Amino acid sequence: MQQFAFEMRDISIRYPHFVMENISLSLPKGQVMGLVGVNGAGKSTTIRMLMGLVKPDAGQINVLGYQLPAQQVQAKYDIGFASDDMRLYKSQTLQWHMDFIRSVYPQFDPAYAKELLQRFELIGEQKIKGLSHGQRVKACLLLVLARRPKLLVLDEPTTGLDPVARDEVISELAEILRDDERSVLFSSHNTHDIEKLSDQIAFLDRGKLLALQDKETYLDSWSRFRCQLPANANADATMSVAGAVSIKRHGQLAEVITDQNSAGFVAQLAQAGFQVLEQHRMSLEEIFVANVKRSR
Ligand SMILES: Nc1ncnc2c1ncn2[C@@H]1O[C@H](COP(=O)(O)OP(=O)(O)OP(=O)(O)O)[C@@H](O)[C@H]1O
Repeated sequence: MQQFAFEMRDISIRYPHFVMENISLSLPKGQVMGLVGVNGAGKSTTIRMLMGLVKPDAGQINVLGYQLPAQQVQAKYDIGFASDDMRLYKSQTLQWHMDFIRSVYPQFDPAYAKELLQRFELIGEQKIKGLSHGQRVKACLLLVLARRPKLLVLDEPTTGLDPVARDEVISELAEILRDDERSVLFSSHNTHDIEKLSDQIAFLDRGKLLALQDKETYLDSWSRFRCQLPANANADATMSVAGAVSIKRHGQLAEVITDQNSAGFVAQLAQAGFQVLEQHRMSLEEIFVANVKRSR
């Protein structure tokens, strides 16, 4: 049986000012992958290749057991894709859209659509042009989710939402994803959303995959230490500790970040004369910044 919802192997794509080379990325079935990266990192390009909208120059893509681009049409029946540029017919109601999608996708689940209508506090009879931006995002998600796709791909689903609407959408998504065994690929600049929803983290920067790991292992591997330096530490000396991503010195104190958090790293600190005063777990946002700074 197919073990992955999708598998991209040794993918390369070249644009005049952007290159992605030998990227391999796969999502085990039933898991949620958060795709993180700054503007222009390659998130949408990755998603477009996966949706068969862009053809890579090299490599293989398999989605739900279908080879792309050859079996793209079959694959699309089982993929639900939502992005912030998804268009709905403004003069039609949400119910009209639900009926339309139902006529195209036999697996559309009207009972589930009704449930989502209530959860998202939407009104089927309302015309799209009368919806707020947040309601429109929820309407798009409803239309995609009610098809019960085997793979859900969300490209920046919360872009442009105010913090309250974003929290509502993410909380509902978290509930829905917990209820259901679904494979989801979800891109966002918002690390809080990714941290809340994802099982796996894929970190892209300038077309390179900096990390691909399950979220807990990834978060556990990073740590920030506040340390006291020895009284005789030379103010100008460059400091280095094996496994440190960055060391910032403030007088006799230093802030050390590592991506190799372990007893071994603490021993390395002690050996270098750093006395650990505090150790902090880092948020995905802090890791994101530290990781991007290191790769520059
Ligand atoms: N059709 C294209 N022709 C030329 N360059 C392109 C094309 N599509 C994307 N690019 C380039 O590829 C790079 C990655 O773009 P992509 O849209 O994948 O980034 P992203 O991570 O989704 O960024 P953002 O967060 O801003 O949406 C950018 O430098 C972009 O200019």
